[in-house]
Amino acid sequence: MSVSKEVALREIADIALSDGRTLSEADILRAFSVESGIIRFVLEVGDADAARAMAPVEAEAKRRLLALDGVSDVQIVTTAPAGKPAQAQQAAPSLKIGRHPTGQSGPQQVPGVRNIIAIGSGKGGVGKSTVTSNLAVALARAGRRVGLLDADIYGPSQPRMMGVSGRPASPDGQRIEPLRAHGVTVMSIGLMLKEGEAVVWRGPMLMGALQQLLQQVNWGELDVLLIDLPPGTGDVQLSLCQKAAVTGAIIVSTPQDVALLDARRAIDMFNKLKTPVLGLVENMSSYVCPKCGHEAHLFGHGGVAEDARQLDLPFLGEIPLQLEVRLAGDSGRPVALGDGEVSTAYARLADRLVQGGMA
Ligand SMILES: Nc1ncnc2c1ncn2[C@@H]1O[C@H](COP(=O)(O)OP(=O)(O)OP(=O)(O)O)[C@@H](O)[C@H]1O
Repeated sequence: MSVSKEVALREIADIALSDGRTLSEADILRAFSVESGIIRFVLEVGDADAARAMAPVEAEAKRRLLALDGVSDVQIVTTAPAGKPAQAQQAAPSLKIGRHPTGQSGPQQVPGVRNIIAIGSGKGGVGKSTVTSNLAVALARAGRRVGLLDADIYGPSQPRMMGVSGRPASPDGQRIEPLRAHGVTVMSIGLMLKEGEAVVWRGPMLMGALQQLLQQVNWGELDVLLIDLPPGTGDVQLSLCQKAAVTGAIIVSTPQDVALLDARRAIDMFNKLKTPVLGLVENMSSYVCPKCGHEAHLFGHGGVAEDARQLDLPFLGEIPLQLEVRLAGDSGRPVALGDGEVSTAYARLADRLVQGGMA
């Protein structure tokens, strides 16, 4: 049986470094993964000398981990900041965004931002980005000062959904000016990449990019910053919850069994990261035929509410499946800007967050 990530992490947490701190205290462990008995991770240190001094730590970590049942190999890469090609695992892309993270002791506030809400999903394509853009617009319509950060590194869709384009300005080469659309302050990793460019960064680079998007963007005074996460339970989620003072997470799912199963994994991950799950949203809940008015439940109905009940989490609401939702998203004008049934559903969702003091 393969060893779990938690057990493996616990095993090496107290290894002593040359400066007297333990491995867990030093916060240099990145991109830890366990797959088919192979453990891989990155140790990120300040410079080449520090990297050399890690040799005994690497050896001790290997020794302890290989002694665990089910571990067949341990692969450790020690990196120092970019600019030292012999040690760097990946060269920093030629972007203002995308660098190794700077040292930080624990979760940090984003100056001027009162609440940070991460929007996640277990499965891709369940409408997480659509829900995020519409919720942002609904909150702005309710008079809140709202920011939207598209951290969906593998498929940033907020520029299209919010109708923004063009590279954000950085007059001083340090701070980045976000864009504005529909009353929302918007920033997307997609706006910093060249068209068609794929992101191939792993743990430390992702963490660095996320840190920059949170700390180097001039967000201004915000009641709430919504963060559109990639689907699943990967490095971005982990980095975000470790590095930013996240108020809580909202999980989007369709009522389908497979999506719910994955949603439960996402909830479990946030629980492990000690990020409160603020509630669940059921998207693509019901479909009303615009011609005959017949209501159908293409992906089932009520599954998310039932899951929320079983997990003792708030059920925040359901959003119907409607063609106009997709058309509005594709046109850069979220449906919540209008007055229909879906817009009302988003206004209710926004109201719950405002009443709950979360936005
Ligand atoms: N309630 C809805 N009614 C109709 N279409 C919807 C609805 N919600 C989302 N969609 C459409 O479904 C598609 C997937 O939505 P979206 O990109 O928001 O999903 P996602 O979960 O963010 O996906 P991923 O992160 O995997 O890229 C989009 O074309 C979107 O317009």
